[in-house]
Amino acid sequence: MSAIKVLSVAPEIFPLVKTGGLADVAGALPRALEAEDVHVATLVPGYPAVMAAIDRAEPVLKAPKLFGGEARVLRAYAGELDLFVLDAPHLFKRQGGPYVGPDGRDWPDNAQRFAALGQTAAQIGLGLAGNFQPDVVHAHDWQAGLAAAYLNYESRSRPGTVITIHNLAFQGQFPADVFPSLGLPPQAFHIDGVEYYGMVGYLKAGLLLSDRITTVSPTYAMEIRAPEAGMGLDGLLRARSGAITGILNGIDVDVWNPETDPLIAKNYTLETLAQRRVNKVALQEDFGLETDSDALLIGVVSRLSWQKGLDLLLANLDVLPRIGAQLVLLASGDPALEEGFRAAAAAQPGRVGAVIGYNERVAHQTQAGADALVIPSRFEPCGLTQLCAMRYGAIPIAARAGGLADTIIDANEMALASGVGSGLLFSPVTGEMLCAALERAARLWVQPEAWARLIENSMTTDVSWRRPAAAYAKLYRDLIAER
Ligand SMILES: Nc1ncnc2c1ncn2[C@@H]1O[C@H](COP(=O)(O)OP(=O)(O)O[C@H]2O[C@H](CO)[C@@H](O)[C@H](O)[C@H]2O)[C@@H](O)[C@H]1O
Repeated sequence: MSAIKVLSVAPEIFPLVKTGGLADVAGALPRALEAEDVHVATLVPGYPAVMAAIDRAEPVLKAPKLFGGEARVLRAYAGELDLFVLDAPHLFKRQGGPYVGPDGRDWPDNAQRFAALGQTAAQIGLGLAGNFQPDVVHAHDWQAGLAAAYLNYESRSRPGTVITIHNLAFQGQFPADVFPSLGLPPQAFHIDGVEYYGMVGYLKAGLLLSDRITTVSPTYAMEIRAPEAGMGLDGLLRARSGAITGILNGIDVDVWNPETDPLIAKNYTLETLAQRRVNKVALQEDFGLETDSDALLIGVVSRLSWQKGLDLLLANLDVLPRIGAQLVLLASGDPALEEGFRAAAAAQPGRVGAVIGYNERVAHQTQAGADALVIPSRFEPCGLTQLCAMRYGAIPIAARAGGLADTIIDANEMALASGVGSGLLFSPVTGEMLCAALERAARLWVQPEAWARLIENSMTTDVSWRRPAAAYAKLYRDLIAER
């Protein structure tokens, strides 16, 4: 088998820029693919954080007029990351988030910013940037969706194209008057092209025009073909069923390793599990909770959005005293939920603690110190926090949705009897069922042998990128062989 080259196209990448799980995937998958003889270079926008982190940067392509300004593409490195950086100051050199400004609203020129990303990806795909000729261009989410469109309307021979859906809820739809500026041929504004209900749909274009579609779990790959989870794109996805594969995410097991993690109070392994207690106490102290070792300490590490279902938890916090549990929540997002959890911490001091914000250290400490991690998502393409939790011995209590259902074995009576449970799943996703799951967890918590078994099963589950990387490598090879 010969080595293959892939251009990954990502709007964020860990550890340089991250708003969510896509960044983790874009950051970790390339290294895992090296073991499969697949070399990945990743095209990312030249946000200030990216420009500050790169070294050995060499210009490989110039674009004097890229959506209203001068741009260039740099081949650069940041630690282990092999990058193409789209250095377009008029589009990306600004304070604020990758997609939203400091006022929390979408950047008004997102259509141009991410068309520039897609167009640049296509040029690199055609071999126009130095000596890197990818066999496959692999786009992530709507922000990279137009890459496949630019390549599709190209007369030169092109590489294979793959798009991965991390979250179908974000689709990148823009008014039709954006279309003339995109530089696509007129026939592209068509239902068989980038047009979507009279608008330009970046994700729609990617889903329709890529050779292959992947999403981040087999269950989500099924769910999105039905109206309930299809977000309006289920018809298109049904039509493209044969092109869809679900490949579970992994996590970077070097970054997430309780044995060596420098961000936690005390390192431990399954063999030295008693040491984990030190992390529980540290976490309780961090969040101003009573340092009660008998309490079931439940953690949350999440964005606060409707998807994540944490409003259901907020509405049912009276379950905690009933089951002798405490809660630590590290989260940010929806202002009303932020305020709600702040108020809950004030109302139940010593039992509920909330850190509103984004904090790597506290995320690691929560995984290391909490006894359980609750994830009541209404939908979840894969989910990464349950994988981290399992690696750290925090038992996931999660909605039976998407990748949560694929990665957690529910500790029901039969599973307990055969010793295979690794967490708790509940459905439907309602406050009542969430409470029932928390009560079930509390009943297991007071059975030390059963709980220890759950921890052992969780911590020995393979949550690494090894198997997912092999699946991506096979997908790339199959695609190349077919073309
Ligand atoms: N307040 C906070 N402080 C510190 N860290 C925080 C944090 N809030 C979240 N995180 C971290 O951000 C990441 C979130 O990843 P998820 O997979 O859970 O969700 P997300 O919905 O962003 O990703 C989407 O893409 C990913 C990747 O494919 C899918 O797994 C997922 O289902 C899909 O919704 C995790 O690494 C988590 O630890």
